[in-house]
Amino acid sequence: MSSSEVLPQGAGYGVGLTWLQARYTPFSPSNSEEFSSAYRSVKPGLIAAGIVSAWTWAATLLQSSAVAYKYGISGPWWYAGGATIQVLLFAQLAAKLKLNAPYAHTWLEIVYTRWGPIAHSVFLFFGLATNVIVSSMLVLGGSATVTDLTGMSTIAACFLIPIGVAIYVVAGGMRATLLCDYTHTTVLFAIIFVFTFTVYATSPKIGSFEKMHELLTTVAETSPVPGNAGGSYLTIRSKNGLVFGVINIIGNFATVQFNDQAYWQRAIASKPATCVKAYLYGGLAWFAIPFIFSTTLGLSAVALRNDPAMRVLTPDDVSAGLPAPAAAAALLGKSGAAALLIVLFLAVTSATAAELIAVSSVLTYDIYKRYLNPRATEAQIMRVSHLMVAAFAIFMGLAGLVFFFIGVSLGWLYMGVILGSAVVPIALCVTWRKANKIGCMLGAVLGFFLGIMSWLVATATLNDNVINVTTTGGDFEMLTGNLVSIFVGGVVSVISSLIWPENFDFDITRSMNSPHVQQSFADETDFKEDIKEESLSKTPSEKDEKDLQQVFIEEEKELDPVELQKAFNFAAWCSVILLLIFIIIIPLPLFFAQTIFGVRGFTAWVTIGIIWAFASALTVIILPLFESRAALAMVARGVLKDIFKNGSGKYDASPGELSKA
Ligand SMILES: NC(N)=O
Repeated sequence: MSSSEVLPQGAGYGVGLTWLQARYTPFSPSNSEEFSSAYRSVKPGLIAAGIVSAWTWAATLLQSSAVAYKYGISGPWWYAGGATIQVLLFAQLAAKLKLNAPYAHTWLEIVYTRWGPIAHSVFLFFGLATNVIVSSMLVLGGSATVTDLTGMSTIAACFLIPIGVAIYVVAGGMRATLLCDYTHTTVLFAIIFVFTFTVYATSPKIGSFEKMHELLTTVAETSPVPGNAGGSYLTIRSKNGLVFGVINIIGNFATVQFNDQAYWQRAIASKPATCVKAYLYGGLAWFAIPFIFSTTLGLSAVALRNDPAMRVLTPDDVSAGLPAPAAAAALLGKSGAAALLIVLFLAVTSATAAELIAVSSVLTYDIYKRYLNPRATEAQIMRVSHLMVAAFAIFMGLAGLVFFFIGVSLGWLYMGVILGSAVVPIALCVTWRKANKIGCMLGAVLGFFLGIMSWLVATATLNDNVINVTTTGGDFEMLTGNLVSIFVGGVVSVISSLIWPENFDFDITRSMNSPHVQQSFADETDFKEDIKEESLSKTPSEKDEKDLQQVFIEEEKELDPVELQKAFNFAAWCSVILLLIFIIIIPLPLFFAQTIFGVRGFTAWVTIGIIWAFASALTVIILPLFESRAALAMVARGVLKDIFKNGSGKYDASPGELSKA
């Protein structure tokens, strides 16, 4: 984006896609269920693209390359593997969500319905704190990159990114967000492939696996990597790489996923029958992004260290994530820098959209509707949802700005210390009938305070009692706080639930927000008046109703508890097996064997990464197109009809079309 552009391009095509969708398909974002949960009808390819997009941050590209630069080939593995397992494990939560609370709008609604207002308030704190921290990190990373590469003022970038994104989120809601995720992910993969093929096939500076191997070996001879086997960049035997791996795994568990409505929202928007598949596809596809990106640009930054076009990187530059931009510019000049700016920008805008709609849902359903206006009408909910997207966009800009002026780094904002204690209690609330309310609340609160205490004690102990932004951001200091926080939260909640088990049957969470229950309730109360008013103000109400009926029938079919329990079992097995593969079976034997890759080993390692990236691209680019062929045909038919007879293409389908789309 040039500094002269006023809003990100996403705002433009996001609004365009929304218009197409509203005109030519049954999905109009003027309904709150469509706005926040896309009628829970999205197929697995598009959900996987949405997961990939929401989980790809500026840090995913910049920090993964920084650890490749510091530790060699182990850095990309630990970065990618250490943050993939959470997505895979989330498949279990997604299955339980569909089983135990299929009509939830937010995970916090489940907490309220199961445990009441005090527990709801406690976990609301953790949920919103997660959104604020992730959003600040996104704005901070995104604006720093835009400033670095275009010269645009950081203050302007801090506000323009979230506000531009807010426009398409308000216009199109959850489905538009997923469609923009899809387009962003497509371009992201295309640019990653350009870098990969430049480095390993065409660049006169590197251009082959052999040359990369040779350059990395030469650099290691003069500046060996401390703690790596033979000082080499070409080994998984890296002590600091392993320490980073542990920090990354704990940090990613603790920081997001389980606490972040953005990931629950993708499960909510998913078709029940395919939600587990979507998370497994999404996790496996995401792995390829940081892995191949940093194995390409992070290692290139090392290999080109003696290249005159390569900027000299200070330790501060490395922790700011600059190895990737420096390598891109050294390899491809201005166009490399521009391509890198584009991928970062796309990553940040998609993840920002995910956070905006997530926070809007939490504020609308868990604060406004829950406490301020329990009898809110459809129109009021829509208004508040829109308003909350806009308000949070401005808040995000302000938060990014505050952290920018305080001078905290992306790494510091990986605040597992504050958020980690809620991870296990949240998972237990949604999945385990025995989970004890007081124990889970106590675990979260106690873990929070003990986590912060141990973080500060570790900082003081390791830094001669100096506690400031720099010392608190140290790896071991953070790791101590993260471990204590997640461990205390987990142990207190599990042990108390085993000693004082609840016997919760999930009946009330299962019927929560159910369209059937709401309908009968409405018949008995003066909600009827609200509904009547709304339907009078809406136009094609009969067709809408038929469409909705069709969706409900389809949905009921997919909510068969036996099938959903089977999906959960499948998710549990797959995620645990994949977790073992990612963090034990592949890396640990290579670590203990102290293997240093020769040319053939390195070639095989990177080639497998490239094949993986292709498979990922097929999953999140081609699969959604294939799955949506009926909807795409519907849009194409509508457009053609409109061309030949203006106004004749507008969607007006018989019931049944909706489920096909
Ligand atoms: N999404 C992450 N952890 O890069």
